[in-house]
Amino acid sequence: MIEATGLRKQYGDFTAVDGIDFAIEPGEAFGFLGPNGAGKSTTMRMIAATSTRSAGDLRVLGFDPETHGPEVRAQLGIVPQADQLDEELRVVDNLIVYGRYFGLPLDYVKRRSEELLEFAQLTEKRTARVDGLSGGMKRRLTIARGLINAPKAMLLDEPTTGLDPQARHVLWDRLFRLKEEGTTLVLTTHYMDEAEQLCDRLVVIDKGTIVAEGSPAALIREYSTREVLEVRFGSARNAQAAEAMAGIGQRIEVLPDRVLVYDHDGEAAMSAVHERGLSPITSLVRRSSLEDVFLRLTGRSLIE
Ligand SMILES: Nc1ncnc2c1ncn2[C@@H]1O[C@H](COP(=O)(O)OP(=O)(O)OP(=O)(O)O)[C@@H](O)[C@H]1O
Repeated sequence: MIEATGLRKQYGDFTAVDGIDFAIEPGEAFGFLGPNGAGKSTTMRMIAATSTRSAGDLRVLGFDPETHGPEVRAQLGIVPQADQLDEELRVVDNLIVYGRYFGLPLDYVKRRSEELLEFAQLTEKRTARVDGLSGGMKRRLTIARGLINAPKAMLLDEPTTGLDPQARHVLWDRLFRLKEEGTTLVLTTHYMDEAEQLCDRLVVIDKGTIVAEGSPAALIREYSTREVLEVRFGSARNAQAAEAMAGIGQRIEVLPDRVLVYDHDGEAAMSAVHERGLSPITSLVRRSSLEDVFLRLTGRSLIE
């Protein structure tokens, strides 16, 4: 559905996207996971035919977005990072006006708008002004708006950034529904839990390059251990305690606020720490996550 080879974007001397390859299949939920500034939005803009590429090849639904922008845009649903809704219009009118931009017939747009309000759980708000909606409602309306043209693929740039946990869960549920209905989802995120919840497959992107690719479970299997022990000794003592823990587990990472011990059995690692006479202030055993994968691959945390 979307295929890139050697895709690159330069802004003057600065390379924002440095020759990346990826292929997104129909019906798949595909993610770009990476920290701020990794080049995710730039990649999305090139797919959405709103930004040109500096080199490489890109095909979206069989078209080159650079030469066939209107054809590409007609078949994509776009959910940009900032909502860009018409704040002064009523909720339902945001959908109708947007549908009319696509040149869709008014009858169709009106019917579709009601369906989409239902889907976005905004029917009760249909005549409310947008500026009175919560952040989560605005996001759901932006998603509904992106669906007005019954797109083959939805591009979602950081769909839940800035939302509270409850609003994020409501949004994930709606996106999951879309995925179940067969819509291809392409999303960027710097939240590992979002990537784990929604993506069938993802690429980990850092400084404009792809550093790993696979399903969340496969990435965790390949780049991390089953469990992680997190211990805190206080910021002044973490590094020293980590040295005293050398040899425990398969790998140790020292972060400013905690030490991570990677092992298939976190409880066993915890016992080993205590056997060395160390007493952490707090300790916790958890399953490995994509955050651990990112740390392993880049030496940095996803959210800094
Ligand atoms: N128009 C532009 N001119 C110059 N540099 C840009 C421009 N747009 C983006 N960049 C730079 O390119 C890099 C990648 O930006 P991009 O927005 O794609 O990152 P991102 O991974 O989406 O992060 P974010 O979550 O912050 O949007 C950043 O260093 C950014 O400052």
